[in-house]
Order: sequence, then C-alpha cells, then structure tokens
Amino acid sequence: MTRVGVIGGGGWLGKALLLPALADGLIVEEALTVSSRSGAVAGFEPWPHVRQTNSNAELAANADVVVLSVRPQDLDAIALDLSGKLVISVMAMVSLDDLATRFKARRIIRAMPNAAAEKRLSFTPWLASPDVTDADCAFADRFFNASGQARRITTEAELDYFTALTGSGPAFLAAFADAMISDAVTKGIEHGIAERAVRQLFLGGSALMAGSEQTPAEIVQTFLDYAGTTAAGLEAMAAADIRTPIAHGLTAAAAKAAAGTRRQ
Ligand SMILES: NC(=O)C1=CN([C@@H]2O[C@H](COP(=O)(O)OP(=O)(O)OC[C@H]3O[C@@H](n4cnc5c(N)ncnc54)[C@H](O)[C@@H]3O)[C@@H](O)[C@H]2O)C=CC1
Ligand SMILES: O=C(O)[C@@H]1CCC=N1
Repeated sequence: MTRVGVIGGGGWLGKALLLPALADGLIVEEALTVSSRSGAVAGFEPWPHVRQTNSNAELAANADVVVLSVRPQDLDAIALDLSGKLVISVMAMVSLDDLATRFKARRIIRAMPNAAAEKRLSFTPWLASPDVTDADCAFADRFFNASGQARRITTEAELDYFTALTGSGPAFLAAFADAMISDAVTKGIEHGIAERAVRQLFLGGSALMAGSEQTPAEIVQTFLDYAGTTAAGLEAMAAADIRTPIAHGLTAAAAKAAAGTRRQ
C-alpha cells in the first residue's frame, strides 16, 4: 500500500487530482495524508480516514510519495528532507534541479495537469529525473491517468511549453468564449442567453473535435470547402491574423514558465 502525502492537497488542483484517485481506489484513504494551512479542508468527507494536518513534517513521516501542490510563492516556507522518497511536483516554474536541492531528493517527477482534472479530463504531461524507478513511473502514470490522460515527456523545456499550452489552456478557452459572448451582447443578444449558447457551443464543439477522425485543420478545411457562412467567418478571422495573438499568448505563458523555472 503506497503511502501518499499531498502538500497543499486541499487546494484547487490537489483536490482535483486526489478525488478521482480515491474514487478509483488507486490511493487508499488510510494511506493518504493531505496538508493545508488550516489542517482541515472540505471535500474529503466520503473518505473520513484521510489524514489531515497542517504539519508537513508529519505528512512526510507518513508518506513514501510526497506530492507538492502549493503555489510557487509558498514553496520557500516548506523545508523538508525528502531523501529516499518519490517527490511528485505539479507546480509550475519550479525545476527538477531546484526540487532536488531543496528537498535532498533524487527521485523526482514533474507533471503539469490542468483544471479539467476535476472532470477527469486533464491532459497531463510528466517527466522523471534519472533516478526514478519503473515502479515510480507506473505509479505516476496511474495517478495522473485517473484525472485525465497522462503522457510521459522527456525534457523540462517541453514541460514549460505544456505549462502554457495545456496547463493554462482552460483559461485561454475561457477567454475565447468570453470574447464570443461579448460580441453577441454588442449585437443585442441578452447576456444570459449568449452565455448559455457559448457554454453549449464549447461543450458540443469540443466533443465533436475530440471524437472526430479529422484533424482540427481538416475540420476547418471542411467548413471552408462548404463556402458558406462559416467560411466567411473563418476567412475574416484569418485575414485579421487570428493565429498571431494566440501564438503571442502561448509564447508569453511558456516564457514565464521557463523564466520562473529556477534552474540551477
Ligand atoms: N490550478 C490550476 O489550474 C493548475 C495549477 N498548477 C500548479 O498547482 C499548484 C497549486 O495550485 P492551485 O491548486 O491552483 O492553488 P491553490 O491555492 O488552490 O492550492 C494551494 C494550497 O496549498 C496550501 N498551502 C499553502 N502553503 C502551504 C503549506 N506551507 N503547507 C501546506 N499547504 C499549504 C493552501 O492552503 C492551498 O490550499 C501551483 O504550483 C500551480 O502552479 C498546475 C497546473 C494547473
Ligand atoms: O497559472 C499558473 O501559473 C498555473 C500553472 C498552469 C496553470 N495554472
């Protein structure tokens, strides 16, 4: 029975990752410790044997695997010797080297889930330091597959890019949706109806795209070939260079991930 401790496990992402893993029995409640500033967080009521604490030392003493899920600015307050343990970090902007130095750890996995983990729909790339064992990798892969699709990658540069592409991605989709809602409202559509319409559009359009045998580029081409209203919209968006601001946004987010990653 793998004993798991999640520092910041009561936070947004920590809980989104843990609830599916508990529900699937991948983590056994008696073997899980979560820490938070208060020492007691809501959300784990179906699993009353989950240990809750505000002591990260107590958490570490009860864990073979320690998951770090605090905001980067809160990391300096956490001083622990995690040598001999598997350390899994879901934190943006904190490198493998930095984690190894801070926590005296040799077996480290960095992963980048996203907020859709709470719907079990995250895309979660992860990478391992050289000393990580096959059993460690198998555990991480199972853990992250419980909340979506996990995929092993090989470089920290890729992880920084994925931090922008899929880690931050849900916010970018929300920004696109908000722009559509705003346009609808300026055209006289009542806000509530516009919002309902755009939420349903993103759900339906995403499901179509996820299940389609066509690539997104082929879907676009299919609509262009139709030469109707959609083509008129797509051509106007292309003429206004829609790809450039999207690329700028991804580049800025990835640059922040890379710059903040305090490589030593
Ligand atoms: N929220 C998201 O969509 C994503 C977040 N991340 C990463 O996940 C990490 C956590 O982010 P969120 O869950 O969104 O933040 P959050 O603020 O919801 O959760 C962080 C939790 O850590 C707790 N905490 C702070 N200091 C602590 C300490 N010393 N000991 C124990 N617990 C402590 C807080 O009380 C809070 O519950 C961040 O490093 C972020 O980069 C990565 C991908 C997506
Ligand atoms: O915004 C952030 O810094 C974190 C990392 C990716 C998503 N949320």
